[in-house]
Amino acid sequence: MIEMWFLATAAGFVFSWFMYELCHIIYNLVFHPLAKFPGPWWAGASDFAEMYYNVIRGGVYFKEIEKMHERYGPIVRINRDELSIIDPDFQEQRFGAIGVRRNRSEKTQRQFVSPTSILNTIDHDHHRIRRQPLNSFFSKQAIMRIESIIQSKVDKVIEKLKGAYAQGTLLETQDVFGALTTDVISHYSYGESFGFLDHPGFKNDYLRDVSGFFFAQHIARHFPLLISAMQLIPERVLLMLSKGMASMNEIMVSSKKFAQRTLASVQNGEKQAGASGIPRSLFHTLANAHNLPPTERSLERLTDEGIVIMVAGLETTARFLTNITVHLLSNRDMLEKLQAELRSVMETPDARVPWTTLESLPYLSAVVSEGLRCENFMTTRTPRVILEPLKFNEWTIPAGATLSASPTLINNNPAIFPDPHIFRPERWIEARSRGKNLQKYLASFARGSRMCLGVNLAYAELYLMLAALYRNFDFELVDSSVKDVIAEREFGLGYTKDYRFGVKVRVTKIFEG
Ligand code: HEM
Repeated sequence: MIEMWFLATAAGFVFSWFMYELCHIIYNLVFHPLAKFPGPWWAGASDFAEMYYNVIRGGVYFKEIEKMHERYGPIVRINRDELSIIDPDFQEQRFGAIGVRRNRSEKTQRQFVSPTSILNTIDHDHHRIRRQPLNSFFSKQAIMRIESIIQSKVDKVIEKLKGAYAQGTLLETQDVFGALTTDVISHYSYGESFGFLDHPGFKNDYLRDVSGFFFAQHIARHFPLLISAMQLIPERVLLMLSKGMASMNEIMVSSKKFAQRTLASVQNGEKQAGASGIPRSLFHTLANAHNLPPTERSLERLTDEGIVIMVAGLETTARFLTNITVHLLSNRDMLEKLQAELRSVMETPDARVPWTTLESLPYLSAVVSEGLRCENFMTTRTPRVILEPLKFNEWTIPAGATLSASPTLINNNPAIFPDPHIFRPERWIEARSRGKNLQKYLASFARGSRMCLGVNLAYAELYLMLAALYRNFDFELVDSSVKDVIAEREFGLGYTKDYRFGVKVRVTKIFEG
């Protein structure tokens, strides 16, 4: 009798769930405000297709989106409430000009571990309040003032590469550049370098392991309880489960430690800025932003911001250094052109040239722009929720819709960048001589009020590292090619089919003069 009752109740539950989902699907296909937009029916019916391609098939929905654009044009409905729009001339409107409000999508928010960070602040006005003190900490002036810190880390890389040459060591570029970016971001943001460059070889646990965390995040988008569950698991068990999760936990723990230490230093009336007047760290900047309400200077806020800055600052810049490296080493004529230009301003290999001078070098700056453009791994969709209706061609997009576009699809638009998959720095020089500004189409850092916070830091690292690298050494690619930086899978950033990213190189020559 009890069994019958149990079976009937279970069947009732299943039936109700089925009817509920069916009603949802019908609503999404017929009555939803985005129902009339182009795209395959299965993409707009529910979020199942995205979950299937990303979680079950392993991060391949971005490829389906690309196919949808090939079939349906520049605007496509890619899930229940999101339109992908890859028209390069529409990006300014999508991100919103100054004064235009854009929220972050709630779905994207739930894949991250730091809900109170700027990256995860949904409301536009709240985001502005939180971001304002950080803008000056990462402004171009601020980064120019810490150029000597970045240069000192670059010098360490150069010293270590000399050692690698002497020993014939095979190097993974992501290890080399990841150690650099970790030490730079920890030194500046945490006030203390994590010292990855001081280890023998190139220690780079964070970058390797955090990739593991990105995989989990993608799953968390569809199953958000995973993140909450992770925070309850003891660190030792986590370590056994996944190195990626444990490393992420390590970043979370150290951010909290630095945040606690800073808040205590404020209470004790300790000095909050260094000799140059720059706050001692990101945590000091936030803890002393007295124009913000106390809730915005809480331990949770400081910790969350510390986590996001660390994770956001590590891998992206390292990847672009790798990307530029593999393209230059595959195009020796371009490499030689760059080396000749560097010799013209750096008399000796150990000469120090300011970032602003390096930026004014035509070929180096073209190499940097082309390296940022000719990529296949910035697959993240940078979604923004519009708060007012928006016109795109013949379409009126309703308020509340999420508009997204993967930077890769914009960066590789053949109408703006002919033969987009070919690395050709000259295109930037030619466009400039024709008075055409291609920079406005470069999508790698996004735009608007939620544009990359670390853009100046990233540029400083790129210029200083590339100049020192190619003024000092020649390299060869070992068992590697451009295909090792081409995404076949997407987990926030792109990965190859076997879940990797990066190339192997060996130093073949040290330039003496
Ligand atoms: C070449 C290197 C980099 C690239 C291409 C890059 C790209 C991006 C992009 C596309 C976004 C927008 C994400 C979205 O809207 O979903 C973003 C946001 C962000 N980036 Fe970067 N990034 C780079 C380096 C850095 C560095 C070095 C930092 C360190 C401070 C950093 C910190 C951030 C933060 C905190 C955000 C969130 C901003 C906000 O929501 O207001 N990034 N980045």
